[in-house]
This record gives sequence, C-alpha cells and structure tokens, in this order.
Amino acid sequence: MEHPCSIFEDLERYVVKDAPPTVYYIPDFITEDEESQLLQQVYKAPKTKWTQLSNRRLQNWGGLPRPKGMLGEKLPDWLLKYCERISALGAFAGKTANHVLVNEYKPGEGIMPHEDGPLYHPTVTTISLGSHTLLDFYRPISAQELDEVPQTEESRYLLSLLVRPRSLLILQDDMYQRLLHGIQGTHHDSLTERVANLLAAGVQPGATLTRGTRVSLTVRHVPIVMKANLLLGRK
Ligand SMILES: O=C(O)CCC(=O)C(=O)O
Ligand SMILES: [Fe+2]
Repeated sequence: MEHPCSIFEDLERYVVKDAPPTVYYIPDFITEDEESQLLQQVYKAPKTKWTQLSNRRLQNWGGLPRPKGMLGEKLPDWLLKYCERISALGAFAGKTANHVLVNEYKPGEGIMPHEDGPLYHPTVTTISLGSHTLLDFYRPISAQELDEVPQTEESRYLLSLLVRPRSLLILQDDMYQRLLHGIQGTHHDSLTERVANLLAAGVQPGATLTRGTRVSLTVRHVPIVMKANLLLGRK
C-alpha cells in the first residue's frame, strides 16, 4: 500500500530500516567477474565520452535528459544487461531503466549535496564498482528556516549509507524526493552510528575505510523519451 511501485516481496528483506523510506541495500548484487568486466567497459569508452567536472568525471549513456523529455539513444549491451536485471526486481514499477550515468571518483573527490530532480522516475539505483563510498543525506532548507538562522550543512546532515563495491542501492520516496545526497571529498571514512546500513554492509561500527577509485553506475528510468525523427521534424 505504501508502494505505488510494486516492489517484489524479495526486495523487502533488503530494506534499510534505520533510514527514512525507502532504501534497499543489496550487497554483492554483482560478482567480482562482472565488476571487472564493467570496469573494463567503462575504461574502454573513448576519451570523448568523459565529461570532466571539478571533483569527478562522468559518462552519460542513454541520452541527455531535458525538462521536455530525452532524446533517447540505444544503450550498449553491457549496460542494458544491468538495466534489465535491476528492472526485473520491480524497482521501476514494471518499466525498464533506459538511462545510466557513470561517475568516477578518485580518492578525495566527491559530489555536492543535491537533488536528482523530477526528470526521472522516482527511483534511482546505483551499482558501485572498485571502492566503497559514503553517501551522505541532508534535510532540505525549509521556507521557515530561510527566515531564521541559516542552516549549515552540518546541521542539516541526517545520515549516511555505506555503499560497498558490487552492491546495489535503491532509493525511493523521501530518500529520493525530499532529502539531498552528496559525497564528501575525503580519503578516509569513519563508520559511526550515523551510517544507517552498517549491519547490512557487514562492517563494525568504529571501523575506518580508505577510499580507492570508485566508479558508480546510476541507473534510472526516464519516462518521456522523444524520438530523434520527431525532434528533427520540428522547428
Ligand atoms: O556516485 C553516486 O553514487 C552518486 C551519484 C549521484 O548522486 C548522481 O549522479 O546524481
Ligand atoms: Fe544524485
């Protein structure tokens, strides 16, 4: 009843209960072989496929999402395979993911707290490769707070999720639509009780993990896909 998107019963055992609705964390969603094959494919892509940002670089696959829809591009088979595997879990309410963002973070790199916005189906799923990271979640600035003392990032910080290599993370509902997420540009992560999925990730509280280079595949469904010929036929 809480899920308009019919998530299969199977997924329910992966719910992270110590976080707001809804997070699924699936350790070892892919094998080590699949991980190295994916990394090979990512690094085989032509240099021009990469967009260098100040604190990470990325590859965009499936088309560029725009407010009025996406000019869809066919996904390569090596990505389609995982889009279909994740979609078969029911993560996209019966639809099949059609967009993948590949992000690469060297140790010390990260991504500012942000919302993914309304262009996607209200689900984002992430496969992590090569290294863990900590995904940090923040409350948005409310209108009421705007009038008062400005809220610091620290005071808006709510919790973190540990995403280990080969895991799948699924975010929906408030975790996707209300909270902001980001990754601190650090070299080491101390795992405190603010990490909501420590147990599921198999890590002792108090442990420190050193970051390597992490590649994430952010797999999404973009609902409106324009056809190339329709676009070209218009002024
Ligand atoms: O690398 C990640 O897991 C997060 C990426 C992200 O937030 C995004 O691409 O919007
Ligand atoms: Fe994001």
